[in-house]
Amino acid sequence: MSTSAESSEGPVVGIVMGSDSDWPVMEAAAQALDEFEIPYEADVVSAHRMPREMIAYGEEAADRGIKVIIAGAGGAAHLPGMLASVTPLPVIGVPVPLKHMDGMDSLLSIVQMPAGVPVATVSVAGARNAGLLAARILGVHDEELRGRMREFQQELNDQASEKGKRLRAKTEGVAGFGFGSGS
Ligand SMILES: Nc1c(C(=O)O)ncn1[C@@H]1O[C@H](COP(=O)(O)O)[C@@H](O)[C@H]1O
Repeated sequence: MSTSAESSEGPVVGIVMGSDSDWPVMEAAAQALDEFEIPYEADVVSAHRMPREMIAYGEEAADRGIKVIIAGAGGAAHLPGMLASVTPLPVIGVPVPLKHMDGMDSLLSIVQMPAGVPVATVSVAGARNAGLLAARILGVHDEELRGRMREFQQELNDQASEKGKRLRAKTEGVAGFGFGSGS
């Protein structure tokens, strides 16, 4: 398993996926965690192709110090739900779009969990949000991390305000609310 190079602490987030072909989507979760300096591990764990290893991963993750699992899969995406069934940890599911489908298949496979086995599901290919949600979950018990999340939210706000300014400049004469015009 690979671990974030930036931290000497053990991984606290497990990023797993059904295949290495999911990585181009899933690496956005890793990038978000890097931005918050959260150590993670990343690997392929397929419910369909490696059922025993998948169960072992899910059963052992909490005892190894993992606090949140991000699981991405495409098509018949059973991995996030099966992991959620064997771990007490929060599982965030990422639907991965495949070449011949738009990802609705994996979205529905992941989101339609039976009562009692929750998977927090992000949008199709929404791996960045999965990483950010993991950061928020970890921030519940980490004031410093919560502070960094607030800064991140302020940056988002600044960027959105800039977008408003740019749009108002382009549409001169059209009425706007003027959010962000004071800064
Ligand atoms: N959905 C699953 C599971 C699973 O849920 O256990 N294992 C692999 N897969 C998905 O199969 C797709 C094609 O995989 P390959 O590219 O290896 O053929 C990937 O998107 C993977 O997540």
